[in-house]
Amino acid sequence: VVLDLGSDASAVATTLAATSFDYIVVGGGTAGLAVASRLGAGNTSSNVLVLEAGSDGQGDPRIDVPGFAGAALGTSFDWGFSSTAQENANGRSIYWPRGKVLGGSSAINFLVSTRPNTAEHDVWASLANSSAWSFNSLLPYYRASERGSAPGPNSQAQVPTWAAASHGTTGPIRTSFAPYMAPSFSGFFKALRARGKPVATDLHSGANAGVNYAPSTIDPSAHTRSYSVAYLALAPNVVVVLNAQVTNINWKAGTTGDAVAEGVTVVPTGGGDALTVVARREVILSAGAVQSPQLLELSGVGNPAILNPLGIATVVDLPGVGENLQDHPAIVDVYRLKPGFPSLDQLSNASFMDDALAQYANGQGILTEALFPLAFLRLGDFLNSTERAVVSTLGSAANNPQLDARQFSASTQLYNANVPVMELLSINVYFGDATAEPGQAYVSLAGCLQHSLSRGTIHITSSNPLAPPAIDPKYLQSPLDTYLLAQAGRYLRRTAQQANLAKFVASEKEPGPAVQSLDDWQAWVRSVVRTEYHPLGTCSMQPRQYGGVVGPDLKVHGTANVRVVDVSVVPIHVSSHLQTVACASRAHFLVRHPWRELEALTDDASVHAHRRDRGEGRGAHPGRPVSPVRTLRSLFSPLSRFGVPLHACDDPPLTHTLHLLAFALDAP
Ligand SMILES: Cc1cc2nc3c(=O)[nH]c(=O)nc-3n(C[C@H](O)[C@H](O)[C@H](O)COP(=O)(O)OP(=O)(O)OC[C@H]3O[C@@H](n4cnc5c(N)ncnc54)[C@H](O)[C@@H]3O)c2cc1C
Repeated sequence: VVLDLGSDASAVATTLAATSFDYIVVGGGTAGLAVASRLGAGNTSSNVLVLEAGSDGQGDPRIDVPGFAGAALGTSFDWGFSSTAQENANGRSIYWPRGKVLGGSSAINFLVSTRPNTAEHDVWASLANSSAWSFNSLLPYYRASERGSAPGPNSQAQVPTWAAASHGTTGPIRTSFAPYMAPSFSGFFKALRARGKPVATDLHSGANAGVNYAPSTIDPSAHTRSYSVAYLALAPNVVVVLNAQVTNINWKAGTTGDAVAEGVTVVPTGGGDALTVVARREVILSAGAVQSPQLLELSGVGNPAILNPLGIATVVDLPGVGENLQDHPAIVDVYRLKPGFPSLDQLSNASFMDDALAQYANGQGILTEALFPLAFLRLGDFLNSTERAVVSTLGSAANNPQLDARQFSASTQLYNANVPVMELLSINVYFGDATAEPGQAYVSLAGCLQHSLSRGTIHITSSNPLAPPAIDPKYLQSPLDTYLLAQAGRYLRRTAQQANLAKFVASEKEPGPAVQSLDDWQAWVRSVVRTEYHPLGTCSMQPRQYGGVVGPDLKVHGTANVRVVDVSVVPIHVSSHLQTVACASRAHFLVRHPWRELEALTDDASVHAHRRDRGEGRGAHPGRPVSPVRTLRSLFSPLSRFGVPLHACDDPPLTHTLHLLAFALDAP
């Protein structure tokens, strides 16, 4: 059920007034549609409402056609944010696209599908004090979201290595490998192999160090983007309202203890008459890393020192909201291709475009392609021992006072665990910082820092909900970030000079021959650093006393029924693109079956004892006894909700079935 508040406010008002919603999901993006659809699936009543500020982009070629990825940036499908002036990046404001459309950023991104490294999830789990967020705990959820297709033949006869066991087979999001591969892509892959980089077996496996071809979120039968709107097919009963911008969470008056949300206020996007909508159970925020913290602050959840001067009364004193912003800062070297080698730049030529469209109609050619070859490099993969010693100095606590003790220790663990710190990728189009020369084809090589030590903020500066918040990623706050990006730029230049890639390259455009010494490279980094579009951490999953905003159950500290389910909860960055990250996939289990998930959520014995006392946990004897028959019956319902036969347990319920059995046997 899809309604539009922008074009038919009265129909929306009538429907909303006539329906009683258990859950209001704020933001119909990557995470929001996954959670809403899983919550709605199998229910006959329409008790899940999604409020999405953007419009519906389904069928728009700028979204659907893989080779047009990037064309939606700067359009009405993009919030088009900018950062504040960046002190360590020559005072520049940096463009920050975010999806403003059904499907959110999964509708406008570059379709790369990867998962984090196992060790990163384990550090995340330890920051959250819960093994529920380790890689192994989440793998079933990752797999449940995916329907992966093994690599087939492509135009460069390159064979990505692929481990079937790492992929899902029944999920809503299709992943596959495009039939077209740019010659420069295979040149980049071979150049890195020739430079001694290992092959990463599968970029979904948790062992991501090395070079490989990444799957893309492409439906291999239609050659179109597969993104989070695909979830809606699981639950046609979910009510989605487009062009609906939530401006506030409304709290129940007169409660003591944790704040209780009773619904939200929503306006047509950009302004208009406000409606209030009631949630009988929960308000679930999935407005993304920029706007989930913004909505909390607008609703009185945050640091009183920020809220009160803006005239916003504090509902929950939670200073971590909007803090701990982490991104993947990026630099891009650009090379001119020799004549005869194709790139997406040539789509500006009408006959090249006509030919590309004709091929695409047959499922072939340059428009079927998304980004392919990626390398995730550990320090030792691109630095010598002298350079690694510099890393220790620049990464010391003394040089990074912005990190609190927990974040410093977690970052150190990651650097010591030998996880990838730098991602390299090649892009088959001009992606530099100046302007492309007419008629010239390019290959751009990006270096993206995966474990930045800088920590930024996103905070409101006005009580006007339609005003964007101040985004301050504090790029290059850590001297280590500048150093590592400079070394990546150098490494990419040497890679472009390796014979396998050099045979396609006519000359270097950016940074150009004037940049030679380390100082030159670092100055250049300051002049060009930008985002890889991967912000997270602004509603961090950590204990409240350490600046956390949500617990491992994704519930906002100090609230009874508000959760955040998007990537803003990830407490420390990961070496991966983010659309896969499994917060949302797990969230619906937390919401729907909190009692099933309790045991997995914490390793802290005192919390178990507390929950037992409240009649919630395993071994508890609540006032209303658990009926083993009822429990066992409900054991099977989640599987049927997914339409998954019991033997095909490519799905989370298997693990949780075991929890549940233990729970049932323990019941009085
Ligand atoms: C240009 C770009 C390229 C990227 N490339 C890749 C890639 O190739 N691979 C990859 O894995 N990741 C990529 N990413 C990152 C990835 O897409 C995002 O990290 C991920 O999709 C974020 O999901 P989310 O659910 O947190 O937020 P989003 O998907 O952004 O969803 C947030 C939703 O909330 C809505 N919203 C916001 N405020 C309100 C409000 N007040 N009321 C109602 N609705 C609201 C928004 O309109 C949006 O639909 C890219 C991102 C961008 C922007």
